[in-house]
Amino acid sequence: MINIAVTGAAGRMGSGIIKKVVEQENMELVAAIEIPNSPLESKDIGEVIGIGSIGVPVTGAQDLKSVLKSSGAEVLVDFTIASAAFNTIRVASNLGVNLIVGTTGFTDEQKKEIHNFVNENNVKAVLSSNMSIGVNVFFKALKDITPFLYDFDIEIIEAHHNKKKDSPSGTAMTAFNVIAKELNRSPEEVAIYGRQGLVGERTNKEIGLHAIRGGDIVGDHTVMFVGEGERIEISHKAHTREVFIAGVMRALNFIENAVPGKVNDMADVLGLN
Ligand SMILES: NC(=O)C1=CN([C@@H]2O[C@H](COP(=O)(O)OP(=O)(O)OC[C@H]3O[C@@H](n4cnc5c(N)ncnc54)[C@H](OP(=O)(O)O)[C@@H]3O)[C@@H](O)[C@H]2O)C=CC1
Ligand SMILES: O=C(O)C1=N[C@H](C(=O)O)C[C@H](O)C1
Repeated sequence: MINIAVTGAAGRMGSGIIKKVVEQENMELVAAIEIPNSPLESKDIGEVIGIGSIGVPVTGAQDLKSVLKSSGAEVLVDFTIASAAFNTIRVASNLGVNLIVGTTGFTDEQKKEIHNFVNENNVKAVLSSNMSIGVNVFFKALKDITPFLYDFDIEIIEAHHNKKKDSPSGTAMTAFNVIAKELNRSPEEVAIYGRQGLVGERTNKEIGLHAIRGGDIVGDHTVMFVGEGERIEISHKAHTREVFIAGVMRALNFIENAVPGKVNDMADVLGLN
């Protein structure tokens, strides 16, 4: 049995993950954590997310440390917001709780620190900007084709729902980093976040990132490789959050046998590396 705590329990991803966890024979939800001093505190999380009482009350994140300890949580699943998740990850890893993190928007500095927390505390971890199988194959396809297209102009376009807070998406940033690495280009030097005004001609080395927000788009990502007289477009479109939730379930089943102290990504979980 895997004892699971979920932060962001009432959110779009957190609630979907809880609905799936409670259906699994080898998993038990032991804690449902929301923002500090949440108005949902003490309510049954099952009632909050519309599946009826499941006997797990919502806890406010001000009690994160004590609830992780008292609930016997072995794995924490975090889909919240980077500013909050960073502290959550620090607290959980210090307590020896394993981690599955899908939250996006971490700075490079925060990502380095997260690797240190995992390493120093020897916990097991999966961190990925996108848990879907399709997107992780999309990353692999980008890695494979980019070296052949080194002199094409490369632009990354993502589209998401109007409630998304971070931009560009974590998936767009991962795609960008995969491409920049394959081309030996320094990410800080080549990233162009949108264009406005008299920006001049496009340089050959730059990589554009563009974010669209609207309605209920679950998550679309396209990379355009544009040459003279032709172009290649590689796209992934998520139709439902179930694809991310299915990836989280794969990660939960993977984590028990993961190498302690290492931050795995979904390519490790899916055997794509
Ligand atoms: N890796 C992947 O495959 C995917 C990643 N994501 C990422 O996951 C994150 C969440 O997305 P989504 O579920 O749509 O967002 P939501 O806003 O629906 O959910 C986030 C939840 O976290 C709560 N929260 C905020 N701070 C804390 C805290 N300190 N402790 C506990 N809970 C907290 C929020 O409360 P409140 O609303 O009151 O602030 C909210 O209920 C984003 O970063 C998104 O980019 C999303 C989909 C897939
Ligand atoms: O906020 C979302 O919704 C999503 N966030 C992730 C990201 O930032 O890449 C993954 C997915 O695209 C949905």
